Amino acid sequence: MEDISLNIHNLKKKYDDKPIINNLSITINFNRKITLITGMNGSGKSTLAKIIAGIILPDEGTLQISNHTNFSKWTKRTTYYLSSAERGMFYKLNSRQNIEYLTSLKGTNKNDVLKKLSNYCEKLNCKDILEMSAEKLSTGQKKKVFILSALCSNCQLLLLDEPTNGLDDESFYAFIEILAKLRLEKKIVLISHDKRFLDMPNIERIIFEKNGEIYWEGC
Ligand SMILES: Nc1ncnc2c1ncn2[C@@H]1O[C@H](COP(=O)(O)OP(=O)(O)OP(=O)(O)O)[C@@H](O)[C@H]1O
Repeated sequence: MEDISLNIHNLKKKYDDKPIINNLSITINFNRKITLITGMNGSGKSTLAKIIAGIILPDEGTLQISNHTNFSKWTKRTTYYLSSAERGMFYKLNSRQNIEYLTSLKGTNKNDVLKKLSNYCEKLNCKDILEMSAEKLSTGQKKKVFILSALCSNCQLLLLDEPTNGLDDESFYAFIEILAKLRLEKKIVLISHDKRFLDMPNIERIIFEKNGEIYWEGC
């Protein structure tokens, strides 16, 4: 695994003249740990994740990944952003076809996806949803389709925004076990209010307060 760090320097973002991220500077040295971003509602966590993923642009500031000169090119190719408000699914296709489509957007080879898919489905106890048409899925089952797409993609950096909303307890702990292994292969940033993540070993925590200011870091 490539040893990289993410350097964010003097980042600023406003919406309608309201500062959301205010001069944020932080370095995330993944070091095979999972980065957990927690904090108040509206403090700017998803905004930061979208900036890292290249979905929105900051007003000011820079983002750099060590050894890569062109951050936006790097992030478009290697970052998978699982949005908390994920809705983009083709309801006439089944779950497997949706997963194949979503991972193809990141250039992941279909055979590589299928190899990983059955293993992750077994762990998340959801083999039965693969051939189900997406319009018949429950909320938690839909969430699993998005989680599976992130897990099966070939992306190096996974930005998982509230990935466990809607998961039952058993699936939550199965997901934690998957992440605990996956952190050795990929860089993982979790954005979550779920306090159960704090019991995970190998977690670095970043807490946001209002206006995107960090008041505590490390765990
Ligand atoms: N497209 C937008 N236009 C205007 N304001 C926005 C937009 N997106 C987010 N905001 C505002 O920016 C602030 C930060 O939103 P963001 O979604 O980053 O917060 P968050 O920390 O992820 O919150 P939560 O914990 O509730 O998910 C909020 O006040 C929100 O209303």
